[in-house]
Amino acid sequence: MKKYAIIVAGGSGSRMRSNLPKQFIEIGGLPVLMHTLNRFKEAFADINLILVLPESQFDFWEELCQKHHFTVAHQLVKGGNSRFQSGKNGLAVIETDGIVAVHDGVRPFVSTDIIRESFEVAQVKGTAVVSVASKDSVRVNGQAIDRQTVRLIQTPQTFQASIIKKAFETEELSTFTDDASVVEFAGLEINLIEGSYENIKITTPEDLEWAEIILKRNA
Ligand SMILES: Nc1ccn([C@@H]2O[C@H](COP(=O)(O)OP(=O)(O)OP(=O)(O)O)[C@@H](O)[C@H]2O)c(=O)n1
Ligand SMILES: C[C@](O)(CO)[C@H](O)COP(=O)(O)O
Repeated sequence: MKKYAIIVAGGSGSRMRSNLPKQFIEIGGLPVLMHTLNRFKEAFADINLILVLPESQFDFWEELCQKHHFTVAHQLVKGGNSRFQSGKNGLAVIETDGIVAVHDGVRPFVSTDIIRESFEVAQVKGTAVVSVASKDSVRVNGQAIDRQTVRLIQTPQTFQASIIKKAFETEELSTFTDDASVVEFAGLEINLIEGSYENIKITTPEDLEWAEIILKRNA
């Protein structure tokens, strides 16, 4: 089985309000993106890594790789105007069949166990999407709902290649917030697997402080 991970890092990171794009900010002395790529390489030595970045950042990324002596092999693909378009660009370079994980470049603390489980479940069931329970109470439009019914969705979101490639042939909809929503729209069942509260998405400035804490805890 051929294994792919599309690491999407083509966004603008507006909520981080940082001049340096958030995927390049160092945690523990290493850019966020390198931590993320390392996790997938540790999970599977033979994985094919596809990194989606804005084309304008390609040269800077190459400089960073040299500076940090980062030698994990990966294919660079240019990002799109939305997460959907970035994912689609990544999928376009996958020609053969296999299993494809799509993962946010800014979730550097995904565990190798979770990555491996997502591939195993996707191989058997077609889809595997990482999620956690809500620790907080939840209201929708002001109305309290049973939080047992709520799952907070993370990445990786992992699929048989044929399933996700076909699903992404659709026109983009505003309801596509992640890859699971695209695949579900194509009529497939989404299998949720257990994620981790450590698998944070670095989105706003305080997430960088949490990131340093998580890194130290795992050292
Ligand atoms: N056009 C886009 C938009 C988002 N992403 C990626 O999707 C992941 C999750 O998105 P988010 O954290 O929201 O990143 P941004 O869209 O960059 O952030 P913001 O919404 O704050 O601008 C990120 O790794 C981001 O780079 C992408 O590859 N291409
Ligand atoms: C894919 C995702 O990380 C799952 O939680 C999330 O939907 C990304 O959303 P964002 O608005 O691009 O941060």
